[in-house]
Amino acid sequence: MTPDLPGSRRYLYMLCALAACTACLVLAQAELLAGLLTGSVALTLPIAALAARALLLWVQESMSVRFAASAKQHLRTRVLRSAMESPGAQTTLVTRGIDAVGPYLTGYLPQMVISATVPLAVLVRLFIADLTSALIIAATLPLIPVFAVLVGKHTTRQTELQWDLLSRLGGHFLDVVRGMETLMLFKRAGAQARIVREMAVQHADATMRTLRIAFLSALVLELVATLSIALVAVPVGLRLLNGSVDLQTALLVLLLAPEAYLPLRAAGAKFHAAAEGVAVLKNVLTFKEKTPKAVVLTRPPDLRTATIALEGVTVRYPGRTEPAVRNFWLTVEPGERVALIGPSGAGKSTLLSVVLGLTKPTEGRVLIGGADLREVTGWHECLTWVPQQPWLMAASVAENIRLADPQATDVDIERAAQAAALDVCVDRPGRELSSGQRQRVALARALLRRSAPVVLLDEPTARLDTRTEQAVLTASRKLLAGRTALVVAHRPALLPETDRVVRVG
Ligand SMILES: Nc1ncnc2c1ncn2[C@@H]1O[C@H](COP(=O)(O)OP(=O)(O)OP(=O)(O)O)[C@@H](O)[C@H]1O
Repeated sequence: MTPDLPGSRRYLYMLCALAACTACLVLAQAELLAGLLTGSVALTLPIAALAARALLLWVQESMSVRFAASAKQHLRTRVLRSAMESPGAQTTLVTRGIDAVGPYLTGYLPQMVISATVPLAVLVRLFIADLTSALIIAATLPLIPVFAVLVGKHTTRQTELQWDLLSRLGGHFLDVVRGMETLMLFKRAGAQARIVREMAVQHADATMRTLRIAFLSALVLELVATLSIALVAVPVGLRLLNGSVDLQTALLVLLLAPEAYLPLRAAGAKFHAAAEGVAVLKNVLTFKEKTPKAVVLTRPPDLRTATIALEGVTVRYPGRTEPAVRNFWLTVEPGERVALIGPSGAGKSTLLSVVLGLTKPTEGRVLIGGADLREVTGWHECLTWVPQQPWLMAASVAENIRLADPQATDVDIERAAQAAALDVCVDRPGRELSSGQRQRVALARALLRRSAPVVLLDEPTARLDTRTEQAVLTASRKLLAGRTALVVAHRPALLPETDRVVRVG
């Protein structure tokens, strides 16, 4: 199973060619060793055959390692581009999961190709040399794959369970770490630690079960192979004693018989190391890669004359049955300031995020002067945005404001901070600010971007006392003047600054 991995076809052809060479060398080595022991061949030839086998093995291993590295890179990209609901499970899959594919591609797969070639070549040679031994091997050889398949089916189920447990553990652990502060606040951290411990124990149990099966199966395969070789060796020895077979043939049979069983035994052993990789590959195969459509990107039109239109926009967040926004229509004329109002959770912030291009509508589209937003490049240069929960980097307030305009001077920054009613020293670390102050940092950033013709404001007067609200209103008025704007407003204070009120939800 090499699911449309780049270069997989070539890799398989190369493996087949190498397996054919290995089969020839196995036969040659046995013939030459038998010849050496009967005194008809010089020592150098068997040594040359052994060296050639070692060289083939080296070529195959280095080729496998190279292929596995590029395949893992491809799989990682595929997983990262797919839409997985749990980031924790995605992280486990991208790291530990994809690494487990290595033993499958470098060990099990090449061994399977050798198992399909070498035993066949050995059997054909033995049919020519000694029919009785060939018949015994032909009768006992299928026992190894039969036992391997029986045990393998059980292993596959166990490994899939083990993998499922590991990825659930990874996802849950990440969620717990993210919510640690809240969990500690509600004194639920201990309970979560217990759950994580229980999941880890379940995973450890599943791993031990898989290992137990691996050891048992290795024992069964060894036993079958050893008994089968004994079934060939004992009659050959007796026939050699009574003279019905010559020494050269007897030695050839004794040297070739283990070679017939060895590849299948090795494949059985490698199957267990590769089982986790197979489970991961099956998992990755179910992913739908979000392949971007090839689109011709256009620059945004002149927003002094272009409208912004939301046409039948519906947004469904992953894992949610109810849409956050359903079939929303709105046209914002150039220079128009529209207020979005509605109950909490109606989807106002989601709509701003759709206009920003950060959230893709599940249905419907956003048109900028008639051009689909998905085909517009450089849209963010036309925007200035005050989000509900602004992100501040670990730097001073001044540096955080400067993000909006890297060329801004210290005076510009001071002015923007004052205009946004930000009454803190701009040298203070941004991380120390309250949520109301953070929002005013975002407002200061927006004020600094004087050239952006479109403004998106999300609750700029939330979390403020009356005096600061008045100062922020003045700043917002400055910001909105002469620009197209979408303003999310819970409180009526900002409504007089807008031209039209649209109810959401
Ligand atoms: N990232 C997300 N994943 C899943 N659901 C989300 C996500 N963001 C928002 N939602 C859900 O979408 C719905 C709309 O949320 P949104 O924040 O857009 O509403 P809102 O009108 O801005 O609310 P508020 O006035 O309280 O800020 C809510 O039910 C919310 O739980």
